[in-house]
Amino acid sequence: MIERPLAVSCGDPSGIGPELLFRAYMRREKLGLPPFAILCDPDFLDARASRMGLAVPMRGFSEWSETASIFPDALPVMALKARFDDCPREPLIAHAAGIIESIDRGVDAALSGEASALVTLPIAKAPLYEAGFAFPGHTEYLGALAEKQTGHAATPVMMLAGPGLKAVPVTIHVPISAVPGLLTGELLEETLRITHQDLQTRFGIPKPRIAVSGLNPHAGESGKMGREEIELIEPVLARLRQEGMEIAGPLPADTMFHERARAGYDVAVCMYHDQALIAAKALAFDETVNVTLGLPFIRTSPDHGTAFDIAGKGIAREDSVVAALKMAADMASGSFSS
Ligand SMILES: NC(=O)C1=CN([C@@H]2O[C@H](COP(=O)(O)OP(=O)(O)OC[C@H]3O[C@@H](n4cnc5c(N)ncnc54)[C@H](O)[C@@H]3O)[C@@H](O)[C@H]2O)C=CC1
Ligand SMILES: NCC(=O)COP(=O)(O)O
Repeated sequence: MIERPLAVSCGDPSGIGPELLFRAYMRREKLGLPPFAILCDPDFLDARASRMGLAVPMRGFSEWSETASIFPDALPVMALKARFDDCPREPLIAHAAGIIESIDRGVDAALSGEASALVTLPIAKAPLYEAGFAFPGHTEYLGALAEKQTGHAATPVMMLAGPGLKAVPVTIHVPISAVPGLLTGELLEETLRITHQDLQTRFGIPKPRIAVSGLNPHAGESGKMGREEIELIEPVLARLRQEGMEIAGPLPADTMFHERARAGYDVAVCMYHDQALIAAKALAFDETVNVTLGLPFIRTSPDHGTAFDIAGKGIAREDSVVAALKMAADMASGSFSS
């Protein structure tokens, strides 16, 4: 049980995020959900709920301590300065400032301890870039905010966590052509150390078993299909094994995700975004959660995006949002460490 609520940033208001939170709220008792509150434009939320015929009680608050008494009867809403138009399926560049304000204020609440954790609803990257947002996604932005606000360096590590697989990409939102250049021994080592530490401290796995993929087909086939495995990955793994970490690899990425292979490790660390995320989403699209490791606060998110094609139609599934709320609460309460 968490003592303070989860802060939920609103994501792109033209996407499916808000309606999924409405549905989660309406099923809160049946699902045993922890208390949560959204940072958004209250008029927009009213408009979206009534457009969709959802009778969601909502009540404004200004102090996080008020949410405990509100949540049983109404979805607590902290009003943003920004205003949103209710236009499902039509992302607007004009919404960018409010989307970012919501994330910023959610981070403030999580860092100050007023909220137990931050759960982010999906953002669409392209409209934010057009508005001048300089970060590839939440993950990188949250790392920069953490660094700015605490004065300590933070390397955010993306992990997709589902019922049968935890998977970490070492390089994240970068063009595939840039991956080999960005993949350095330092980045790999830091990612492995953060993953190892956060699986221990946030997920209660005392001795994490880590499987590391190669970069090339067949993990390089002894150097005949690429040399990154020999020259870059193996030396890092050897060093960390000497420190006592349990690490297998570099493994061929195509054979490390089948069921028997997955039974042999707690987390797969992969070299680039699609190696990790295709496996995670193919196995459990509805249940998987995107969690950021390496931050001084807890952040989870559904694994899916804004799904503009179906926003406002009442057909989007709330499972991954529900899983993100539950995982954030479990991490905050230490439930994983039993
Ligand atoms: N955590 C975040 O903020 C994330 C944001 N994105 C962003 O979302 C935008 C759209 O990305 P896409 O690649 O189209 O991925 P998407 O996940 O938004 O949609 C992919 C497909 O899955 C379906 N889908 C997604 N979520 C669903 C749900 N809850 N229930 C039923 N069907 C669902 C969509 O209708 C679509 O057909 C992009 O701008 C991307 O950057 C993508 C992933 C995560
Ligand atoms: N593909 C995952 C994704 O786009 C989510 O990224 P982030 O916004 O959580 O950094």
